[in-house]
Amino acid sequence: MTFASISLEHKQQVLDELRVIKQQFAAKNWFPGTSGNLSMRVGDFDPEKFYFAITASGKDKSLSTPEDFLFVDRSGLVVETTSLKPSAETLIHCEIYRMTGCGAVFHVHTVFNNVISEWFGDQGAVPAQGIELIKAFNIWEENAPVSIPVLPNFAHIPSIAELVPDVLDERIPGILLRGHGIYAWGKNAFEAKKHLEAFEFIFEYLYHSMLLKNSVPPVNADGRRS
Ligand SMILES: CSCCC(=O)C(=O)COP(=O)(O)O
Ligand SMILES: [Zn+2]
Repeated sequence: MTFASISLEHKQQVLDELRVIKQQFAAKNWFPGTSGNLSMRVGDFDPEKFYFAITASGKDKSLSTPEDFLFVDRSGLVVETTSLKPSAETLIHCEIYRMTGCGAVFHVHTVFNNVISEWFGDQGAVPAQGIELIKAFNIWEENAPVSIPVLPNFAHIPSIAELVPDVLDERIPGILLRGHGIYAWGKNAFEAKKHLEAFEFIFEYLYHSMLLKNSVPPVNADGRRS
């Protein structure tokens, strides 16, 4: 499969889907200060040869313009004639596609994912258990414990990308970058969005529950708080 052999109609459908998701995430304020990037694969997956659409680097992602996305190959090289630059973090997307064969990868910076990644950064993973949204990862076992990997946030993106295979857990469709943000993926855009929303719910839950634990005295045997 070459990039040219993928139908224009399919490419346009992917761009339309990405555009809607970008607007939905922008409405949640998930792209502060031009942060974040979104991508979706076009055509079939072959670890040696695949293509995806990705957000252009440094744009205000709350706006919708004709210059928001471009297409790259498995190495992050641009495969169309354009003056746009792909996301500075394209190589992380490439590695996630290569390792998982997924169909979409979404990355956002939020206060909750940043605080939680920092809090658990030294441990290398965020533990979570007893939160219903864990089922969004298709984990249905009762009270299942999960562990969301946290990678260091090197300025040199290839150094982050090369660590991705070491921390991938096939049950957990996401990786945090410490003090930076989350990457979540899925077999298609619907699933990647579902996973991203579940991660963000979990981070917000953990943030509030840790604060509450430290600020409210525990309940005594007589049911009162001392
Ligand atoms: C302004 S945030 C720093 C870059 C970043 O982390 C990000 O997600 C956005 O980079 P891009 O090149 O995709 O615009
Ligand atoms: Zn980022």
